[in-house]
Amino acid sequence: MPSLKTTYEVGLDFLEFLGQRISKTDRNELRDIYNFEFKRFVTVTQSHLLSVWHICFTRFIHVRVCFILSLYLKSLEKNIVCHLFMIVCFPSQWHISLKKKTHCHVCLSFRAELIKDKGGVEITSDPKATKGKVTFIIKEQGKLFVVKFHIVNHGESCVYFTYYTALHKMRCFTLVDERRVNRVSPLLLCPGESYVVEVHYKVHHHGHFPATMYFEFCPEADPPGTAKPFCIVRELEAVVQSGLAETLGPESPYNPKQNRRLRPENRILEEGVPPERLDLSIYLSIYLSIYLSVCLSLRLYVLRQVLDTQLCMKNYKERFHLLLHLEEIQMEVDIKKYDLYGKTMTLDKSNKKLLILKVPGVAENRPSVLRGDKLNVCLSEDRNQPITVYEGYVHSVELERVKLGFSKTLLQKFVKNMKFNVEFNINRFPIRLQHRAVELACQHRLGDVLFPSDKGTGHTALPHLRFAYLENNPEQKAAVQHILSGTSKPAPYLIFGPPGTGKTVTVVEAIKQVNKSKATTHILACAPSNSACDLLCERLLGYVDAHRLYRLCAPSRDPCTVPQKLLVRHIHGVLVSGGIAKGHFTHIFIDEAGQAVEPECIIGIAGLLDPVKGQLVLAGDPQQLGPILRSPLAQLHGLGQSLLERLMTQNALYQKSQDGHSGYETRFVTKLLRNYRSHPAILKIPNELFYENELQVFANQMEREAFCCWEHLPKKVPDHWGFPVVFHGVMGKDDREANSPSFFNVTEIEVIVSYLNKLMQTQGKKGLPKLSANDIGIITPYRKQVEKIRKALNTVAELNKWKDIKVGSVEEFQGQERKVIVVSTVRSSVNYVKMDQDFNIGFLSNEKRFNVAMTRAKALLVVVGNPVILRKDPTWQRFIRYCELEQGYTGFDYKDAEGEEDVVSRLASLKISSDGMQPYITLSDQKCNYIMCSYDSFCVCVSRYRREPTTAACASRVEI
Ligand SMILES: Nc1ncnc2c1ncn2[C@@H]1O[C@H](COP(=O)(O)OP(=O)(O)OP(=O)(O)O)[C@@H](O)[C@H]1O
Repeated sequence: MPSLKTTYEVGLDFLEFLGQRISKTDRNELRDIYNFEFKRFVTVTQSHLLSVWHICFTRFIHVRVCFILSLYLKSLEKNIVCHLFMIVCFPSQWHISLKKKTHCHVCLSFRAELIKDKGGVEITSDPKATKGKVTFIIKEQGKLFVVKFHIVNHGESCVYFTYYTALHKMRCFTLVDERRVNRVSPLLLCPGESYVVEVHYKVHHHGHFPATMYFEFCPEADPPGTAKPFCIVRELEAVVQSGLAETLGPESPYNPKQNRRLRPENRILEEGVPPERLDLSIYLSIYLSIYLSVCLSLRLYVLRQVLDTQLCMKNYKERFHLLLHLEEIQMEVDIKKYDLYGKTMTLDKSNKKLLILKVPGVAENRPSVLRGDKLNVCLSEDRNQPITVYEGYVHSVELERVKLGFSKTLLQKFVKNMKFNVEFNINRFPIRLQHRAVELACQHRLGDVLFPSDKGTGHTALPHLRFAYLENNPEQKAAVQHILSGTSKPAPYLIFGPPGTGKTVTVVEAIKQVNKSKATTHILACAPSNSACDLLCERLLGYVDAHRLYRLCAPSRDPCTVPQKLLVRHIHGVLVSGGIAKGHFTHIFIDEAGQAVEPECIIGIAGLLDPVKGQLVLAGDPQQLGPILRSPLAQLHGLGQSLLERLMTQNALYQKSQDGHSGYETRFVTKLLRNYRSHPAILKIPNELFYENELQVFANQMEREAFCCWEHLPKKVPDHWGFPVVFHGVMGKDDREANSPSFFNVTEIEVIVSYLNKLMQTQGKKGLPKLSANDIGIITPYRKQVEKIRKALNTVAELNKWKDIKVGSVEEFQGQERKVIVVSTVRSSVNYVKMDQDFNIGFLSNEKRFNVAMTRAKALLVVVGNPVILRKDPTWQRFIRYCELEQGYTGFDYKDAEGEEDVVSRLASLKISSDGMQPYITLSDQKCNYIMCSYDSFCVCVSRYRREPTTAACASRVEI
C-alpha cells in the first residue's frame, strides 16, 4: 500500500495532467485518459494505481476535488486530512464495513473463547445461560433472587477451582459458596465432582444490573505449579421491570442495515409525481459545486487564500460559496449511507396513487427526508443497461415511513412484495438559497450591516415610550428605545443574554412599539426553526392586529404541526423571488440568531434590507444551541459561527468597553442578565459554567418556589427552602429495535411515568399549583425515546389527561419554558458516547445542548439518567455532584457500581485481554438544511428550518 503522501502526489499529478479536462466526470473517459495517456508518462507501482484509481474514479469528481483541496490545505489538522482521505480514497462504505467486520470478528471470537467450557470443566446455571449469558427478570423490587452456577469436572484428571469473582462490582448482589474458595484455599475437583456458587441479587430499583462472573481453574500438575491456569466466564443480567417496560420493549431485535453498494451509473430517469401546492415557481440559480472544479483548475492556492484570510466584504461571497460547497459535499457523502436494498413498498390505502416505504430513522432525520424531497428507486432485479430509475416525490413523512408519488409506469408495474433498491438524495434548495443570499449581500452592498463600524449617526434622544410589561427592566426598555430610534443604524442591533432573560419578550415589545410608531413600517420577523418562529408569532398575536400578521410556512410543512392558534394566519409565498423591493421591510428581526450559520441568517436580510435606512435586530445567546454542520473542513474555517457570534466576538462595537466599568455600548447592543424564568437552584450550574455567575434571579417568587415543598423531592424541607432539582440515577439500557438507528431506554420511561403519576396525584393539593399538559415538558435527545414516551403516555390510564404533554428534543425546546421539565438522557453504555460526539446527537459532550435542556424549567427540574455514564463528562459530573451536595440525588447510587472501564481494568489485572466486548456501531447522519418563507404585509414571521438531529414533529421547511 503506498503512503498517503505518495498516493496524494500521484493523484495530484493526474489532476494536473488532466489540465483543461479537469471538469470531466465521465468515468470511462477518465479511465481511458488514465490508462492510455497518464500511465505512459508516470512510473507507478500497481498499488499506487489502485489507490489513485480509487481517488480518481470511484467518487464523484467534486469529492475528488475536495480531497485534493483538503490535502492541499497543508495547514489543516492531520486528523481532518485523514478523515477526508478515508472518505475519498476508498468508497467510504467499503472502508467502514471492512473496519466493522474485523472489529466484530475480533470481539466475537474473543468472547467465544472466554465463555467456552474448557479443561474438562463445565459450568451450567439455574436459570439457564444462553450463549454464555444468564438473563432473568425480577418483577418485584427488593426481593431476593438467586442464580446458581454448577461447576462440574467432566474431565479425566483433577482440577483445582482456584478463584472466582464478579468483574462488575455492584452492591446489589453478593457471592456465596460453602467453602469460600480463593487462591489461598483452592478446591480440588476430582473427575465427576461438582460444586455450587451462588449469586444473590437484591435490587431496589428498576433497571438492568449486569455482572460478569469469572471462574479460574488450574489442572493438577506434577510437579505442582507447572500447569497453566485457565478461566471460564459467564455474563449475568438482572432486569427489574414492570409490565409497562415489557410493553415498551423492543418490538424486534435490532438489525442494522445491510452493506452498501455502488449506485448504478448508467441509468434512465422516470419522473415522479410531486405533491400538490409544492411548486412556488421561483427562479434560483443552481450554484453547482462544479464551481470548485473551476476554481481548482485556476489555482489551488487561490482557494487556500479565500479560507485563510480574514472574512471581509471583498472575500465574503467566495468564502461562503466555498464553505457551503464543502458542507454540501459532506452531506452528499453522508446521505448515501442510508441507501436501502431489496426493500418492499405497499400501496397507500387512502390514496392509491402513492406507495409507502418504511425508512427507519427518518423521524430523527437519519436520513433527512421532508415533504417535497425526491428519492430514487430501481427494481432490485433489474439487470438492464441502462437501468430504469424511478423518481419518487415525498408526499408525507409519518414516523418511520414515507409516502411517495411515482410515475404511472411504476404504479402499473407494481405488485406486492416487489423488491426495490432505494437511493436518498440531499435537497439542494436550502443550500441554493444560502448561495443566493451571499451573492445578494454583495450585490446590495450590505458591508455596513455585516461588517459595521460606528458611523456616529445614532446620537439621537431616545423616545419616551409607555411600556405595559417591561417597566421593571431598564435594559429591556433601553433596548426597545434604541431599536426604535435606530441608534445603531446601519449596524445591526444585538440583544443577547442567557436563557430566560427576556430576549424574545424584548423582540416582541420592540415589534409592537415599531408597529405603533409609524403607519409606514413593515416588519419581518424570523427565527431559525419552526418552533421558535411559532413561539414568536404566538406571542405577537396578543399585541398586534391579528389580521395584519402572517405566519409564512413552507408548503412542505405538515399543517398538523402548525399550532392551532396560528393556522388561520398560516400562508405560503415568496419574498425575494416574489419581487419584494429592497427596503420594503423597514425592520428585520431575527430571534434565536445564534442557531443559524451566517448564510442562513442572511437569507432573511439580503435583497430585503436597505443597508442605509433599514434596521436589523439580532437576538440570541451564543451559549445555546448553535448551527449544526457535517463538514469538519467547513467547521474549521468558520461556517459554524453564527452572524451574532461573529459580531460579538470580532467587532469592537459589540464588545465590553476596555475600561471595564461602562460595560457594553447600549447604542449597539444590550446584554440582558435578569432571569425571569427559573428557581435559582435550577440556574445555578448553567450560570456558573456558561455565564460567569452574572445571571440574576428575578422570576416571580410564588411561581419559582411552587414545588419547593413537594413531598416527592428527595430533600424534604417543609418550607420554601426545598431544592426543586432532582437527579434520579437509573441503571437502564440504551436499546434499539428493528432497523432503526435511534435509541430508547425503557427503565428511564418507567421512572418518568412514576414522577408524572406523583405529580398527577399531588397537583392542586398542599399549596401545589394545578397542572395541565401545557405546564410540563419532557426533553430527550433521541427520536425513539420520544416515540416510546408518547406511547407510555397513551398507555398509562392514570395519565390520560396528560397524554398531550410536549415530548421532544432539545432543539424543539429551545426558546420554550414549562413549570415542570423532565429530562431523560437515555445513554447507558459508554460504547455509544463516541457515536454521539461524531454525529452530534445525545447530551454527552455537548455543553450547549446541556445548557438549553437544563434552563427550560421554571419551578421543578427532574433529570433521569445513568450516573455512571454521565459522570464521565465533566459538565454532567458537576451537575450530579451539585445534586448530591444539595440532597437532590435519588435512585440508584452510582457508588454501588463500577463503570465498564473498571471491568476492562479488572480483566486486564486478571491478565485477560478485554478488547471490545461490544459490537461496532452503525453510522448515522444528521445535518443542517435551510428553509424560508413568503410574503408581505405589515408583520411577517418567517421561519427557517434546520433539519435537526432529533426533531420530527416540526419537520418542515418554509420557502422563500
Ligand atoms: N421584564 C419582564 N418582567 C417579567 N417577566 C419577564 C420579563 N421579561 C421576560 N419575562 C418572562 O421571562 C420568561 C422568559 O422570557 P423569554 O422567553 O423572552 O426569554 P429568552 O431570553 O428569549 O429565553 P431563551 O434564551 O430560553 O430563548 C418568560 O416567561 C417571560 O414572560
